[in-house]
Amino acid sequence: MAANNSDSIQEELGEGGVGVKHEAEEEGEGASSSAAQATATTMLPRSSSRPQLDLSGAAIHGTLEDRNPTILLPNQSDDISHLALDIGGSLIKLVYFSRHAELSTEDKRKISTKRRLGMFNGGRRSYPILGGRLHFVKFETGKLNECLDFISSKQLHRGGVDSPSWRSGAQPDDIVIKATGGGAYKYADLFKERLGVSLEKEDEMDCLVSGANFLLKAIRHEAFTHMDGHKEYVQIDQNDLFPFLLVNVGSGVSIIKVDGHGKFQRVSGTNVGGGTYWGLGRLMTKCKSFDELLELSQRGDNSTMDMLVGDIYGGLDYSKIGLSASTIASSFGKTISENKELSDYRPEDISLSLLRMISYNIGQISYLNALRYGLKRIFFGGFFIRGHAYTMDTISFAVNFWSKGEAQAMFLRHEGFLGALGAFMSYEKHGLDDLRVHHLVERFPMGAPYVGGKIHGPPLGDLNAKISWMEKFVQKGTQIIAPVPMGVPATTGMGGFERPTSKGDILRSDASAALNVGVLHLVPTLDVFPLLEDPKTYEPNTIDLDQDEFKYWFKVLSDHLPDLVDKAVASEGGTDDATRRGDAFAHAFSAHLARLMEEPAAYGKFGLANLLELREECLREFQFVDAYISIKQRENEASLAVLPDLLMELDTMNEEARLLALIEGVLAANIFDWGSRACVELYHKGTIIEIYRMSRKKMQRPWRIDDFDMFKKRMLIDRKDQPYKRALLFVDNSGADVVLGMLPLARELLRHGTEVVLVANSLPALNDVTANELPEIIAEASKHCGILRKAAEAGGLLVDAMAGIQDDLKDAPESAPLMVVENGCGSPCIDFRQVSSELAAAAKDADLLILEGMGRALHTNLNARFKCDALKLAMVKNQRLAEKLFNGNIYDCICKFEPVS
Ligand SMILES: Nc1ncnc2c1ncn2[C@@H]1O[C@H](COP(=O)(O)OP(=O)(O)O)[C@@H](O)[C@H]1O
Ligand SMILES: CC(C)(COP(=O)(O)O)[C@@H](O)C(=O)NCCC(=O)O
Ligand SMILES: [Mn+2]
Repeated sequence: MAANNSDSIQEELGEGGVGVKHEAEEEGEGASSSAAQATATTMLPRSSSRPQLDLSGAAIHGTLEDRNPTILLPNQSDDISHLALDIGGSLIKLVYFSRHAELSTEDKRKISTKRRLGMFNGGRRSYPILGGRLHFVKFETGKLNECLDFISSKQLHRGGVDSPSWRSGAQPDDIVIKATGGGAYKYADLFKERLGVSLEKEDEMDCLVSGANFLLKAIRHEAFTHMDGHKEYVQIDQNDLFPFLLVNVGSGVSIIKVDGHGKFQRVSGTNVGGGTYWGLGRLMTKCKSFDELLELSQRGDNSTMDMLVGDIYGGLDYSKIGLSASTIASSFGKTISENKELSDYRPEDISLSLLRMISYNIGQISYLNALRYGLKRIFFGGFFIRGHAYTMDTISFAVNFWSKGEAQAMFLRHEGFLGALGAFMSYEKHGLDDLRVHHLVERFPMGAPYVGGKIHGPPLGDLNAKISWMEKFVQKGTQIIAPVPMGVPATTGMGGFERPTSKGDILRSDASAALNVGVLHLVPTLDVFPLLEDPKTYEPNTIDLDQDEFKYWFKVLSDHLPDLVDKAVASEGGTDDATRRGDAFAHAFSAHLARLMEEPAAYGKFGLANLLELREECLREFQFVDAYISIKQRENEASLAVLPDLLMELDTMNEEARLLALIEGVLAANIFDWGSRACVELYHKGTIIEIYRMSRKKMQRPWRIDDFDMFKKRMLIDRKDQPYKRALLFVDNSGADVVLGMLPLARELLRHGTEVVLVANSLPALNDVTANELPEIIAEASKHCGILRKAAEAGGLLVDAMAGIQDDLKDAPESAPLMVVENGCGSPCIDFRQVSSELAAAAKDADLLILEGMGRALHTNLNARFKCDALKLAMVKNQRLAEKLFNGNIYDCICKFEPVS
């Protein structure tokens, strides 16, 4: 039986606890803000309006074995910015790229580490040249002026407001923008007149296909099925994608057989499409907007309009040919036999009947075409779908029913943007060709999608506008938290719905629906972690966030929010501006949570790791650089003060006892986690040193998972003469966790001659230590420890020893090096499908991984398998998680060793 730490920890620090307040709580937050501001990169003037690449000085970034190395163009100006349009009969879709230089500075630590990892590129600044963001925005074609205003205010036609051509006052006369859809012809003159730009027409079918192919290749959770109200994301195997049928349901419908990249044939189409529903619906119901019409349908009953089989057969099924009484025999057929006028029918019923008629018809025609060419998969796009459950259910039902389950209807999250994305891809140098799933990170900011998602509205240019928008939004009401109730699924399997499924009272506003599509961040420096045993089957999240699980985490995160806002505001000096941003952050994050609560799959397949990262991203969006900065600093200082004593104590022990003490130390110090409610409550009851001591004292083996003996055997007995060559230590929290836990463990490995790479976050997340902060901590620790000092010197971490970077490689190092690399994340968890190229390089020679902490070793990666030995160390600081994963208790410890052989 594993020992239970929880009672004893609570007892120790309970009522009769030490009674000394935790430092951070005593003094309140300091006013220091570490807002490291970006230094502007030098930009070159653009010689022509056509996107051009300056190839001079191009260098391959990465090792020679890389199949797709990043090509660095140090002299390329940063405005290979593109705007592409799809001007349809109903909607204008915009896809635009804003270049975003990552604020990565090449400090000495990085230069030195990269040199050691064999990835130094000649002393030149490493340019994340294609880094940027892809935005998706739409407008009604009837409100073309608003679209032109949007483009103009953001200067998208000139490469964005930050573009050099804009600042140098270059005229847009010869600017050419790629456009598809009929409006590219119809409105060409207007674009010239209003913006001075020419539209270069791209074939619509070409664009639809290349847009769909790109999405299916590059976005992990793009396609999904939707049956009986149930949405499920589909993992598309790249090697088994073609052929498929693409059905784009816009104003009209195009049906395209796609055989490969650029290989397709428009095999059919129908003029009964989205325009038909909206047009007829408008005439028959007097609705003012598409959404109003769709919303009406959610309260409709089509049996008042449609002639059902049962109406004809006196309430009976026509079972001989497989038709239930509720099958629609004739859409709107009932209206012929009744002596009624249009005004006698409920608009709700009319809308539903229409929607059902058109969706079903599209599903059926699509199926027939799939049958014609022997295709099993049908992807549906176009804004008629509008992520609307009933529409998708009806189409899926038709496909499934007529194909007897053989063919499958799938929908795309970027449904209506296929054409615009394709037009974007048609730029000669768009930089997206070689992008792969791991280069793209989709983020869901509040401001941007609201601008983009709203069919019209002013652009939110800056943070202030975004905050004002949030404030207004909050005053205006709670549209986006309005739930969309799902009807009970009830299909008969005999050709009809008993009742329309997935209906609800309220249609989610278009603004929030647009939250289904985030901003795509292109980060070419991200890589798949090379030591993942099987990247294809790897799933970072340990627990599936189903509705129930989500409810729990919704509460945890909501409860934590006020405290987080306090800390964030204090970290920015507690000014009025910070308070305003804090409120906006809280509203924005709550709105995300509410959105996910109503539909956990709204943002793609979303796990706890994504949720925790979303919170950090949301803080960054409102410019909170590091909410826990002062807590981290204080805890680092307190821990560094006691480090020498700890090291001395460890050095008195024999090797075996010391290894146990070190692992215990890591587990005990993992208690310093400002993301855990239970732990934060503990901090009120003692200083960090007191809590650390108590936590250590309570370490009782066997732990809930206890592979220590196996690890010890590997370290001290089996292969003592064959120490690990290189260990990657994924560190977690600042303060005691890293200083008194992981550093001493690193020191032990160094003693064995193992190279140690400390892997830390690129960006702050809660109280996690970042890669930028580590060298200073190590330098401080090195003052008291020769082993650390020599290793840090050998690893190029000590600034004093950095004077001759060139020389330090030549000299035979006295010690195995201690290095620091950033992991590419800004989250308490880690997704090994997307890590920094620096980490990927460091991993090449590693034979031991140590993952520490609840975020990296439990919420994510508990079940991950690697190509080298892995040790997962964490204290479980949440009761529910302990029960769910280990049938255990809060404060249980996990020491999971997974040797490869
Ligand atoms: N806000 C909206 N305004 C108008 N139509 C909308 C809206 N949202 C969804 N739609 C539906 O989307 C259809 C247009 O889809 P889209 O893919 O943009 O095609 P197109 O390129 O023909 O404009 C409309 O006919 C209508 O059925
Ligand atoms: C965010 C965290 C994963 C960080 O834990 P760590 O990785 O630092 O051990 C953890 O604090 C957490 O899951 N917190 C929420 C659960 C709770 O408050 O109980
Ligand atoms: Mn942490």
